[in-house]
Amino acid sequence: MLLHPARKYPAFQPVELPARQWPSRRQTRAPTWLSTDLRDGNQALATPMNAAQKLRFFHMLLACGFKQIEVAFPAASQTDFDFVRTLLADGHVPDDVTLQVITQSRPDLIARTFEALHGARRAIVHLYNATAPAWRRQVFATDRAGVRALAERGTRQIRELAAANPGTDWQFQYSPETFSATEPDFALEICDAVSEIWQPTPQRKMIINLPATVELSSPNHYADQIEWMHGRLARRDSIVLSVHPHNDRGTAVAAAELALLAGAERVEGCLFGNGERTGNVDLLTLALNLYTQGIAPELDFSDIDAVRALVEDSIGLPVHPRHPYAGELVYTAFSGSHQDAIRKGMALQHDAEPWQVPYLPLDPADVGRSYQALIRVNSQSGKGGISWLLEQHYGLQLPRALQQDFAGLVQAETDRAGQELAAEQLYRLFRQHYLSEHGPWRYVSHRQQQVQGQTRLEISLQHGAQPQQRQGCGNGPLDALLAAMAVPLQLLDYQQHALGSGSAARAICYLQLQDATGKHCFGVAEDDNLELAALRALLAGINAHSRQPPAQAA
Ligand SMILES: CC(=O)SCCNC(=O)CCNC(=O)[C@H](O)C(C)(C)COP(=O)(O)OP(=O)(O)OC[C@H]1O[C@@H](n2cnc3c(N)ncnc32)[C@H](O)[C@@H]1OP(=O)(O)O
Ligand SMILES: CC(C)C(=O)C(=O)O
Repeated sequence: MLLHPARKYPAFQPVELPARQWPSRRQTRAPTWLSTDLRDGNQALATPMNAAQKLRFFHMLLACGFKQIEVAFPAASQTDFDFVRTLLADGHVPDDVTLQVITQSRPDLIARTFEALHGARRAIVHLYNATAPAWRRQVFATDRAGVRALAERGTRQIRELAAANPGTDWQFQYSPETFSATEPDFALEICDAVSEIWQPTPQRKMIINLPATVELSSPNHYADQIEWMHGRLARRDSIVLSVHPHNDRGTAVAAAELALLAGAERVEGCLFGNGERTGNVDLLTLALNLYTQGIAPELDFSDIDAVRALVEDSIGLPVHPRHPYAGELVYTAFSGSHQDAIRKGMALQHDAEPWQVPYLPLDPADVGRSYQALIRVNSQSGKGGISWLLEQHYGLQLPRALQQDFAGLVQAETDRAGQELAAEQLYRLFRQHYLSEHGPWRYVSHRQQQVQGQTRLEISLQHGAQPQQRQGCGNGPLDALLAAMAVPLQLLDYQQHALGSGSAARAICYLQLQDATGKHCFGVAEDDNLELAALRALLAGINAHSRQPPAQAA
């Protein structure tokens, strides 16, 4: 790379707009959306979609609620031409949906475009030509007047063909391609020139679409360009002002959002930002950005994973796992403090409004994502996340001290393994350490009776391979068992809850014990019978204590 890149890459020259209004405006409603997945998105693919893929994609776009869809460059290929014919001839286009097609300003291409649209109830014909100096000079080898004449010729031809085909309700769209690299006065001149020919009215508006064909500046400068045009375009009340941002600098979404504040009413883009080079603006992100501001986006992504799967399959490209709203990992926390906050937030949220779960700008359920993947555990995780997984997947509600103890074990295990632990691995680890009666003592049977206000317990046990009988008295069965086992352990905490419900419900008990040196150990047991669960949990705790290394002599 160059040490001093200024000569090779001169800075973008912003338009002068000292009285700009957009910074203090707020978006209050959804723009008109135009999906160009089947045109700009498709033209960027190594293997463009075939007819069946395009049709499946088209129906997915309808299901999402798109009302304007750019379906093809019909003059470019037989596949695209035939696709438009299929949509029209086989009745795939609902009454409230308008097809858009694109063409260069070349007579043969325009004529073929109208052939493709024959019989359409309504259609948008999109004419484009590049207008920026580098394109004028290099692509067209002409000057401003030459490029303006090219646009005017195309517009006139489209006007004539539209007049000759009155059965269709035609809307005309003009894009000064490379708008954002074009001198503002020339962009204005050429847009006014085409609208002068088309003669739109407030009742029959035309669309002026101002693309950032290549994203060249920060979004505020694009917004200035849009507001500059918005305030100066002739016949403004007869024009739908549209934007078409690309993502070369990675700020297409911001550019579109600011452009809407600056006067644009319509946005062209693709789902998940597919499109030339770094892509078109991502319509899904834009829509859900509105949604999370309480604005109905008029697009429906209730099953975002189905949309993602279809797009990935159609374009042969994966959606990034961290893609806003849709990526596999975007509703997942690995780190302890995030997990803790999410778990607490979820516990308080229930059906309450507004949505306030920390770290989650969107309720995953609104886009069809489950709460199961909210938390995943690795060496960055803490007790909150670990307990959440055990609760969500296995119904365990660990007491706080046990959460802390188990988190230490998990930490050691994730550090050792160097990878994530799935819920079932956590559960296995939990059972191994707290639930199993690994250790010398195993419960066999017991009897108990009340004698003078005390519980008297007779218990049959296995100690290794040896049957053993013990007896003890105490304030309750646990106290009696501790006496029977003659161990120097004190019961610090006892908690229980049901697992499952109805006749299949089982009880689970969690015990925390402390020995004479102050060391803690835990025992957990599950049983159909609550009292048995408690006794077996105590034996599990005694076994756990016997597995601990002896305390160091002082
Ligand atoms: C920014 C955008 O996304 S715009 C959309 C771009 N999409 C596509 O290009 C996909 C479909 N395109 C195609 O299939 C082909 O390019 C076709 C069928 C349209 C044209 O193909 P061809 O004529 O064989 O070749 P090619 O694309 O190289 O044409 C370039 C010619 O078109 C001219 N041209 C480019 N854009 C325009 C335009 N908007 N209006 C008029 N002429 C144009 C060029 O100046 C060049 O002319 P020249 O041959 O006299 O130098
Ligand atoms: C033709 C226009 C709208 C385009 O696709 C672009 O500039 O990227």
